[in-house]
Amino acid sequence: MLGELLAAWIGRQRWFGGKGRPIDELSIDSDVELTSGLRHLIVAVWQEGSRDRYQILLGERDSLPDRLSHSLIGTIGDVYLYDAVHDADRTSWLLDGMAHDETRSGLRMRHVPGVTIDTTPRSLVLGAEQSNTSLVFGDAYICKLFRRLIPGVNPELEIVTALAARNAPHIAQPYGWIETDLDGTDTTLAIMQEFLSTANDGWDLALASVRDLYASLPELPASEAGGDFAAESLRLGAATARVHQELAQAFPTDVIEVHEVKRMAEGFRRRLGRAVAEVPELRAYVSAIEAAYHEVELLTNEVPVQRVHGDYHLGQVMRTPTDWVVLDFEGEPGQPLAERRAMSSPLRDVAGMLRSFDYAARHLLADQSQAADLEPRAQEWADRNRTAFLDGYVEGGGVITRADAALLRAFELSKAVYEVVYEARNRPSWMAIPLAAFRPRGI
Ligand SMILES: Nc1ncnc2c1ncn2[C@@H]1O[C@H](COP(=O)(O)OP(=O)(O)O)[C@@H](O)[C@H]1O
Ligand SMILES: O=P(O)(O)O[C@H]1O[C@H](CO)[C@@H](O[C@H]2O[C@H](CO)[C@@H](O)[C@H](O)[C@H]2O)[C@H](O)[C@H]1O
Repeated sequence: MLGELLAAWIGRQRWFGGKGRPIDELSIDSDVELTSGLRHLIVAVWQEGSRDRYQILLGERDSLPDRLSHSLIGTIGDVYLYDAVHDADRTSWLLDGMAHDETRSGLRMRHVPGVTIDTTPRSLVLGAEQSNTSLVFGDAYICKLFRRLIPGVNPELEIVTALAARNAPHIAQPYGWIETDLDGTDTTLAIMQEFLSTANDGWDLALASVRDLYASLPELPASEAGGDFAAESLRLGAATARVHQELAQAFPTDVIEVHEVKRMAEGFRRRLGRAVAEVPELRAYVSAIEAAYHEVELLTNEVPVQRVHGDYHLGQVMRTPTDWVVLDFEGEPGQPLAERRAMSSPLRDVAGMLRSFDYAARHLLADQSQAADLEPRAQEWADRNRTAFLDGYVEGGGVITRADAALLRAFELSKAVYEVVYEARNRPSWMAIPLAAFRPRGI
């Protein structure tokens, strides 16, 4: 009965990864009572022969207040069953659980040693609910509940706890987590971190600057427009370099020997092959992209590798009143955990952020009738901020040599290839943004 209710409900949830395919079966793999009226479920959803697992906080009440009516899953007898992430009366138990290191039938709630968790703030679900659900507790904590579960320790938890233990700057302090065994592996179910209540998202700040530039009349150069962003890009570059240094000290590092560098080009090519098979629009650019990847094969220097962010863009950084903070060290969503934790060149993150400046510059052109006139200004904004970011990165101690140009270019193109697939799947009207990266001028 409960399985049927959940099967009818789960397909409509924003975070459900199997949209568009029928659900053949839903089974309940685990059902743990956390406290009275709050259960933690892990369900397995079968679709066309493949299985995905999701976690659900299931609330139970004899009557459902209006404020929770949107979260109703169904009723069994006289009991209302609902998505309890929306119920602050129930989610407060998560704070208690982490504060007191509670364990319930293999579900382990833990706090970071040395921190004290205030159990009084009440939660709200963050508006931008995407593939995960984030609960913001007062202005103190943000607790991200992973919806689709992948066995293993989440790289975000692994990295922020390691960096926090070193007192590294530019991260949001971790406070606690929830974990369980899945397929015999320690698996992160949720992470709770410091909520940066007075910070702004890098993407929003960058867009405000681009808008300002487009609105400036008479046409001012990007350097003179009111909302120039270059000083921020410079600071962000320096912060990025610092984070890379901290990662290199907290985790093992290695080098890819010259004779192994060819393998990197093979990796770029494999991703391109898969992407072209999925998005035919990429076909026209394959030879240009291949030519850039060939340059990597000609490299005569070894490539230092280490843990990196892996999916670095302006939406992953926040500007507090004093500094930039880097979020979400999870690698690219959808990639296998081993790949997301693998060592890579820090240039991969640098390339990710350079792509993001192109995104910010081009994004506002999409619904502009004078897009063609504004393109040069978009190019100017992107160039200015890309340069500032690279300058900041080097000033901050990051290493980019002349010999790195080919690798940086290949990482940028490879990121754009990933983005084309991401946009084709999620926001088809945005696909023109990454496709522009393959044209000679890049924008
Ligand atoms: N520590 C934090 N403080 C304030 N806001 C945050 C924090 N972490 C995330 N956010 C907000 O939530 C958004 C999504 O967070 P993120 O961790 O990137 O989730 P997702 O993996 O779903 O993209 C961010 O863009 C930011 O606006
Ligand atoms: O933040 P996530 O880890 O979920 O990353 C995914 O979604 C991002 C979009 O939100 C996507 O980023 C792309 O779009 C951004 C603008 O929305 C842009 O700043 C990035 O440069 C661009 O890559 C990211 O690729 C994807 O993994």
